[in-house]
Amino acid sequence: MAAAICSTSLQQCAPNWFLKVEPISDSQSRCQIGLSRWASSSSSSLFSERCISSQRTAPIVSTRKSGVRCQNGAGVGVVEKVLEKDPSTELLFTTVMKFGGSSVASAERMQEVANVILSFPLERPIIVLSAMGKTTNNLLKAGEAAVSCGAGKACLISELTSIDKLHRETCQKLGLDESVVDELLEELQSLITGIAMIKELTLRTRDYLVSFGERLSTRIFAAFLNKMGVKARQYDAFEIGFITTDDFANADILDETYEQVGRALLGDYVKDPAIPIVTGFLGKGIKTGRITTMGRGGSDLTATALGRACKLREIQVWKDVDGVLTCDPNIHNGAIPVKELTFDEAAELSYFGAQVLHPQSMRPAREADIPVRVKNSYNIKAPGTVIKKTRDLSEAQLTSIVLKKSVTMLDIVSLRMLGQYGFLGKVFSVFAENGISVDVVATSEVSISLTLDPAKLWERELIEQELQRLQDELSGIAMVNLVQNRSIISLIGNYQCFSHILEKAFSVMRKKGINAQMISQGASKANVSLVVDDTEAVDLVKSLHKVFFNC
Ligand SMILES: Nc1ncnc2c1ncn2[C@@H]1O[C@H](COP(=O)(O)OP(=O)(O)O)[C@@H](O)[C@H]1O
Ligand SMILES: N[C@@H](CC(=O)OP(=O)(O)O)C(=O)O
Repeated sequence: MAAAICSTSLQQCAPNWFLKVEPISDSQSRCQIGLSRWASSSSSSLFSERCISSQRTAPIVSTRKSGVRCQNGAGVGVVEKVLEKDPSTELLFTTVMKFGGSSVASAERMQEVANVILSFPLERPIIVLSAMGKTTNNLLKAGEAAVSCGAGKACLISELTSIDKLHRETCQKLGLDESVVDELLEELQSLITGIAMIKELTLRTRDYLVSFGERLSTRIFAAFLNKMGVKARQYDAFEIGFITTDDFANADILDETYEQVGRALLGDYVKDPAIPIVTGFLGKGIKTGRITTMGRGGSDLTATALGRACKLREIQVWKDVDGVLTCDPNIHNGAIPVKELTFDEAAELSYFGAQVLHPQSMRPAREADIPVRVKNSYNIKAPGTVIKKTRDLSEAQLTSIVLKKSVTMLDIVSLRMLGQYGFLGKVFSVFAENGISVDVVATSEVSISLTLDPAKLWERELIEQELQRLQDELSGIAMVNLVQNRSIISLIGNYQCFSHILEKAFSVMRKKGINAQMISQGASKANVSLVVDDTEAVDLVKSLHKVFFNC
């Protein structure tokens, strides 16, 4: 009987939809409807809403020509559409909400974040969390301390004690049993002792070490939501298909991630609906199978990747500021929120050092064309910043000013031993071999000026030996002049107005007697960068901000 029902409904449905019917007993069948729409003469929208969010399976009560009828708690309905074999993403989740370390720094903050989530009852979110407060920094410091302190003293490392205290106290304050974190905290203790014994901290071990931050925060938060009666399920990203390169500390998400993660989360939700609470920042190396991290601030990238994986309507990143601001508020307290940005502008801004977003985080959102909203978890009412494909540029000039300090600049002049192509190729191959990426470049036929981003691993400064090696390797083909303590000031905005923007900027610089040592426009054209001395930079940014934004 079940097979007969099944084939009838399959004929009625689009070929990529299926209705799975399992006999329970001779007289009863159960129909797995998953994401199906229900028709109900009285309250069809309410009925479909309930069915989608809470009821996956329903007994079939009858099959008629008009369709298969099933019953759930709200009554009897006709199955209009039934679920694709591979669970469809449609309507299961609506948004991803990522909360950074500052948003979940304490028990009080976690309560506040729960309130934020509950204040959007119409959303079906996926939640991404970073480690609580400064936990990532403390884990790194604890690891460094372990290398030199000796195994006997490992358990006394102050950062380890504060991590332990913070997570246990948070559990207590939220009314949770400490068993939520016991196992992980013990594992962390053993790891630190292990590092102290072998006196070595490789990048691979360091990624494993810092992973404890996100693994702890998500477990606490999921347990807290469950305690509040909001069903939530914790996920370690590296267990659900976040596949990355094996570049420990700076891994990149690989494309297979999207399908795997989408399938894992949606499949679970269809079986047993619960808000997913996912660790930000973490992945699994494709070859090594080990835990990787995606660079500091990598939880933003987790959020946008989830947005793409689950084809969501919107990606929200919740910070401790009212959105992306016209400049870093730590540099100039007159910074004001930017209403809208394009993906290009946001990518340039983050790449050139605005800490507010992870440099790679715009990629999945741009590829899937999903808007990203930057919001303030301390000020929910603030509209925040929307980042999307295009925006009205008719009124737009400068969007934001970004300062990157302590940059090293190289002037490389060809000895003319190679042709032009050979020269440029050789210079960049030396950088590639040394794992050093280049930020700003200006070239002529025989010379290159560039600033170096020391493939920044954990904010490590480019060390002297690396610079010396670079100079030695280039010395056969070029004269190299190395200048340190420079700053890059990036002007992000509407490229159609750049003549005007530069005119204004140079006028400010002329009045201050400051010379730009290098000027360069990025390929996306949303950015012009100027290189000046470190000593002049902060003051110049403040003056530029006053001229462009009147504050
Ligand atoms: N242009 C900018 N707009 C907003 N915030 C900025 C900007 N530049 C730097 N920041 C800094 O970025 C911080 C927010 O980013 P972050 O600390 O990464 O948040 P979270 O840890 O919550 O993800 C702000 O507190 C601010 O100090
Ligand atoms: N905890 C990681 C990842 C992260 O994204 O953090 P945050 O969202 O607080 O910037 C870090 O500190 O880098």
